[in-house]
Amino acid sequence: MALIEIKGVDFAYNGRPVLAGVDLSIEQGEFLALVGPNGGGKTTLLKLMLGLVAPQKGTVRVFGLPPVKARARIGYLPQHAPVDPGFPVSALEVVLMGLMGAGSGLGLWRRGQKRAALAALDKLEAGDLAGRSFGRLSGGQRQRVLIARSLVAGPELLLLDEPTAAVDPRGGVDLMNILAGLQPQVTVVLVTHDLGFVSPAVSRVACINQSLSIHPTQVINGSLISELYGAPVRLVRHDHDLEHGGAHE
Ligand SMILES: Nc1ncnc2c1ncn2[C@@H]1O[C@H](COP(=O)(O)OP(=O)(O)OP(=O)(O)O)[C@@H](O)[C@H]1O
Repeated sequence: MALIEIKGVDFAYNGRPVLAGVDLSIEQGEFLALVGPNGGGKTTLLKLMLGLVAPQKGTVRVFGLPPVKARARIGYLPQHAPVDPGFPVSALEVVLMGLMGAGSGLGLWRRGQKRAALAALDKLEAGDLAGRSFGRLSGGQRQRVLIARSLVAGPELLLLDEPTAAVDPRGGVDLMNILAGLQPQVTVVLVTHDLGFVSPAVSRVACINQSLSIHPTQVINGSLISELYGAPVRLVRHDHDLEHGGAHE
């Protein structure tokens, strides 16, 4: 059974179509990148996987369940993470927020919870940030802390909306490699605009512009990836048979 099974999904906001006829099957242990133009429906697809919105047509199953029932097993990094950098908390406390509801409140964390939060930061190679003030971290460092927060409760599935948005190119590549190291225990689906970061670490790429098409990573590797590096994702055309290597901008 696939970990995520999306079949024949149509979704519209107030009658305005966003996704049409989307089929997508994601296996346990995959690292899948969702790319596509602004407004193409990437965030909406993540929200369908979380059960934050429901399709008008078709079905979404996560771990064989309706998404709402699977939510406790999913870690999610929204596009605009709801942590105010002006709020005086340490990086460790931000990670601990990912355990809210699992025990005590801020300041009363059990030792095991702190250990889990430190381990999550370590996974992101950000253990040295634990005691630092979240508001004084760089965009890339904050992003690592927020990803650690989405990992701390031990999810089997991690959904990340533009995790490389505030990160410089070197940091982006490092982050992608760290995320690739989470498999096979954690299946990762991430939205990105940066095709340059869609490294060989990614197992498949799904392009979304209302409808969805899937490409094996090798199609955008090598010469094509350098051709696309830094170019807007909308330059990827689908009027060729990409499965057979016909992708050109
Ligand atoms: N809550 C909402 N109500 C109405 N329309 C919405 C809502 N959220 C998104 N939309 C619209 O749905 C379309 C798809 O949005 P979505 O955020 O899924 O795209 P995206 O591919 O993630 O875009 P981006 O790359 O800009 O983040 C857009 O046209 C957007 O304006």
